[in-house]
Amino acid sequence: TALQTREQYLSILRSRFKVLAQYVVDCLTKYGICVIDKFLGEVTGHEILKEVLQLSSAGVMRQGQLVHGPSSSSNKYIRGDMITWVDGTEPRSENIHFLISCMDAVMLQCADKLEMYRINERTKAMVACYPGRKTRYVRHVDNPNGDGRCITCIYYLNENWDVRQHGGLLRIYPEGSDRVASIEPKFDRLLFFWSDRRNPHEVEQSFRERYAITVWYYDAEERAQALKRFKGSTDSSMKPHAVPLIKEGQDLQ
Ligand SMILES: O=C(O)CCC(=O)Nc1cc2ccccc2cn1
Ligand SMILES: [Mn+2]
Repeated sequence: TALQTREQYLSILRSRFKVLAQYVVDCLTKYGICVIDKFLGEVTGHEILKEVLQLSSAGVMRQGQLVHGPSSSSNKYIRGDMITWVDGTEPRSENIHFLISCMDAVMLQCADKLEMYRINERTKAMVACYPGRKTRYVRHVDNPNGDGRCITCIYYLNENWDVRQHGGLLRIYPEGSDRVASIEPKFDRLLFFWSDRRNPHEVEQSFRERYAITVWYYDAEERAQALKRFKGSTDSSMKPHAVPLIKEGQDLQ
């Protein structure tokens, strides 16, 4: 029956995530960066893209908040992405929820192998679109001041992306190395990298709409320390939601 097929599909996915997790741990430990291609396959990838395009056409994507300079006049160009935060329980976002549960499934398998971290929570998912027109994201570090986020996880949704025509290359400059990682925002590609100062990165100008879904995983200890430091502060950027990872069987059914 269809249910048995789905069961088989999910059990194959689970055993694959176990193998993937070891690869993610090895790559992160060695390079601080890990790329997985064909993460969920064409069909699921397209279902997720459809839901993202619906979000985009529903007009819920907002200009990513600009980091103002000392005065709004010096509001130098920082980023051109349009974003919206989802937790996957919104209507017509079952496939985005499935993606997040698969990211969590891989992370849960990695969590006990990345001994320097205890990963028990993450942010909601940020759906981002670079609308083309030369929009980009200047060089930055995701978590420069120990806010708790230890791993950045990005899923790209761009079919037939050609960097020469469309730009939008992600460049990561691993700290202490003269090598630069150039990552194309390819369809059904999953990327992990340390969120802290080890991985300054930038998105080069995009000439075509460029979609991605990002989740940041928290290290429990660093997060607890950060919350103590920022206790009671009004700094909303410090209060990005922290939600528990989707445990296996909770969604991968
Ligand atoms: O799309 C990519 O290849 C990466 C883009 C990227 O770095 N996005 C990003 C987006 C962010 C949004 C809010 C706060 C920090 C943020 C840091 N980075
Ligand atoms: Mn970033």
